[in-house]
Amino acid sequence: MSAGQDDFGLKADRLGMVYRRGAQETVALEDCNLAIRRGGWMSLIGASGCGKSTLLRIFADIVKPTHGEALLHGVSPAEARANRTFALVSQQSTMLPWRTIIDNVALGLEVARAPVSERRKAAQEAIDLVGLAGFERAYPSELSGGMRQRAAIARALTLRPQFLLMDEPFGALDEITREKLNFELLQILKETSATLLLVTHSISEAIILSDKVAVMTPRPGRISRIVDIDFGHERTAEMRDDPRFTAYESDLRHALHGTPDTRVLPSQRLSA
Ligand SMILES: Nc1ncnc2c1ncn2[C@@H]1O[C@H](COP(=O)(O)OP(=O)(O)OP(=O)(O)O)[C@@H](O)[C@H]1O
Repeated sequence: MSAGQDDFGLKADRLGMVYRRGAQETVALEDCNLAIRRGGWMSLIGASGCGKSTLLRIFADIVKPTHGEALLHGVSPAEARANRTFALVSQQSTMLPWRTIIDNVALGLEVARAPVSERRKAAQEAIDLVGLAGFERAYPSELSGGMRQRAAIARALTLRPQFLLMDEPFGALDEITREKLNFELLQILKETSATLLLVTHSISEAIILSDKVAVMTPRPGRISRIVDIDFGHERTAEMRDDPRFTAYESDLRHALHGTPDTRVLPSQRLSA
């Protein structure tokens, strides 16, 4: 492996995915290329059904691509799964209703057969990190939707993942809770140095949480555009008031709807 290759956190090389059921074929992905550096944050956006979740599920070793290669730190998703280097959080992340929050958060380590003392310690640390201290003994039904999603993130964090693979993790939440969790997640990413691959339907969420936003075309899903989000990793809610934010939003909206954007971005103007 060359030194340059080693810098990649996640890499998709000419990925393709054809689902087959009987005689029916669905070409979900075609020739998708992506690269995220270690510790980088990338979002995937695109119309419903364009293959975002498929791409994420390939990295999570839930489905195998029919073409090309996906790599996490230079190894296959299957190997990365065996090494527990990534954690997956989705919109439907479930909590077992008969278990307390701390026991739910510790579940990932329990499945991984970690010793009880390690599970408790890691679960408490993760609960503190996501701001759920005081709710350890509560049951999932006693928490709000946003708190349950924080618990799901805490459960993922107990595995100390190098990669967080997130599929619409805040999709079911109201706008205010969602934005609050976006900034909490940024804090967690900074503290853990994890690499992020996020699927979202929200353009503003993609900008807040990414260094790069990959725009996908409708089926077959291809990467049509990658927009660099030039805000660094010190982000606050005020970033929304930055003129660049509005320019990125407009740029991404045009990329999604296929119309060329002829405006000049503020960053381009500055560097001109
Ligand atoms: N297990 C499967 N078997 C057959 N076809 C599938 C399967 N999973 C997904 N597909 C098809 O692959 C295409 C891409 O689906 P995928 O869920 O990846 O899209 P998506 O961009 O995540 O959609 P959404 O934004 O609506 O969640 C769709 O046409 C879908 O019907």
